[in-house]
Amino acid sequence: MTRKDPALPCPILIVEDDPAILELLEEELQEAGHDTLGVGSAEEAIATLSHSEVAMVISDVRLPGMSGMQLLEQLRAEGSTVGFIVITAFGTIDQAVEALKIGADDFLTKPLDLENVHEAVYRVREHRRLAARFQQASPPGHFHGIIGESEAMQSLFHDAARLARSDAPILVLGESGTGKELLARAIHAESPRAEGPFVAINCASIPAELMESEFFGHVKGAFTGASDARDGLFQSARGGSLFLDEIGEMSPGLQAKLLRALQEKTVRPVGAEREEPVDVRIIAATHRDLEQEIEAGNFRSDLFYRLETFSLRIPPLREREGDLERLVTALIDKHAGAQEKRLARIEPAALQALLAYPYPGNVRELENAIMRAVTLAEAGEIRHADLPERIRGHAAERRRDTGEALAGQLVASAPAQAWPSLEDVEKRYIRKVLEATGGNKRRTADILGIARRTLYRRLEEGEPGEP
Ligand SMILES: Nc1ncnc2c1ncn2[C@@H]1O[C@H](COP(=O)(O)OP(=O)(O)OP(=O)(O)O)[C@@H](O)[C@H]1O
Repeated sequence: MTRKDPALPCPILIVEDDPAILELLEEELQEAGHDTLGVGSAEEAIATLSHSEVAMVISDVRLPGMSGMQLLEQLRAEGSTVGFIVITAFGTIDQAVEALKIGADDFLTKPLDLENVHEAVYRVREHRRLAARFQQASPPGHFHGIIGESEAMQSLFHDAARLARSDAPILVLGESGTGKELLARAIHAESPRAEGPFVAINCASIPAELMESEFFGHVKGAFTGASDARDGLFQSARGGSLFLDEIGEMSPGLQAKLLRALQEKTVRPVGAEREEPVDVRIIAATHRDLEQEIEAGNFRSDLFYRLETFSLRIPPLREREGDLERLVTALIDKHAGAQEKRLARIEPAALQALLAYPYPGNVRELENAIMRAVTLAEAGEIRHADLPERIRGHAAERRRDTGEALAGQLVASAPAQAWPSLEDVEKRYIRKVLEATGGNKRRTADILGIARRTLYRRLEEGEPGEP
């Protein structure tokens, strides 16, 4: 079979002491359009690598002198991330596992199956391409650590920066996990109050009876147990910003007092005779629809209109065209860094599943999935199996839905006695996916979840309806 992979930009270095195998590999890869460099020992490989750039290394394990494993170990110890395929003797699976553990990208067993050689070169090339993308994931298009290059996020950053300069209260709206607290912190950091404190409180977490004193403080003896005067959140945030998360959960009584604090810029601690001035900027947030809460009698309309004048809505992740890929790479970097793990690769199937999922829990759900995958990752690679079941399951379900829809169409358009056989449906489905991928057999096989060899076999078996 002739291979149509585009040639690699640099040669593939082959380390093999058996001249016949070396020649066979060189010939086969050159025929596929790649440049090759052949050497007979690990020592020669090291010399070659010191002056030439190579696309990847394919090395036998058993070599005269230094072994292929030692070569791999030395390269990884020096921090090299060059793609590495080891060739082990047939039946030495332990050796292959060992090689993957110390940083090999793939392995081949002898006697060599040339089809497998091409598959491995392709896989390693894909790994490298994704790894390179990781490394480029530096943070353009972010606002105080909030990642977002989409038009929607860029325009949000622009508005947030403008509003930050004023001292007006701000209302941040958005579904849970979209980054409302992150945006509140960014506004504070961008504002003239940046040097002052940023105090964050979740209104849903304070029991109703304690809310007033938590917010405004109390004087000594204000109630049983108030043995000393105590500052509230407003006093603690003096000169800075007070972030009120889940403002929709605030009791109506306290809403009235908050409105007064916003209008008069004064608060009255519990038990105090007089109001005292406070210098605080309020940033409130909610995932609720406050207008609905007003209708239901749970939220004061006067407070809503006061806050709503300067509101910012964070779009859900599924509406941020193009941000997901950047978030995936940046969050992998963040958690790999925090866990001191060196990750150079992500399995293509894992990346596909991460990019296909709709994230009802927004960035928080994505971040939790990535944190888990980074924790589970071994040998420098995030694997499909490291992702949560619902993310893996979603991609599989999408494939099944497309298949079922097609099978449904085939059945609906035929009288019962002419219903297609299962084999027929399968053949037509394969053709359909092949058409949809523009004839790309590799992508077709990936989508169908079968090996390329199986795909070739099925295609050779003929057209649907043919015997
Ligand atoms: N655009 C982003 N870039 C990087 N990290 C983000 C982004 N958006 C959210 N995150 C991360 O996602 C997590 C959730 O963010 P945050 O707590 O700000 O969301 P929220 O909208 O306030 O959630 P909730 O409504 O549940 O309180 C945090 O770990 C945050 O760092």
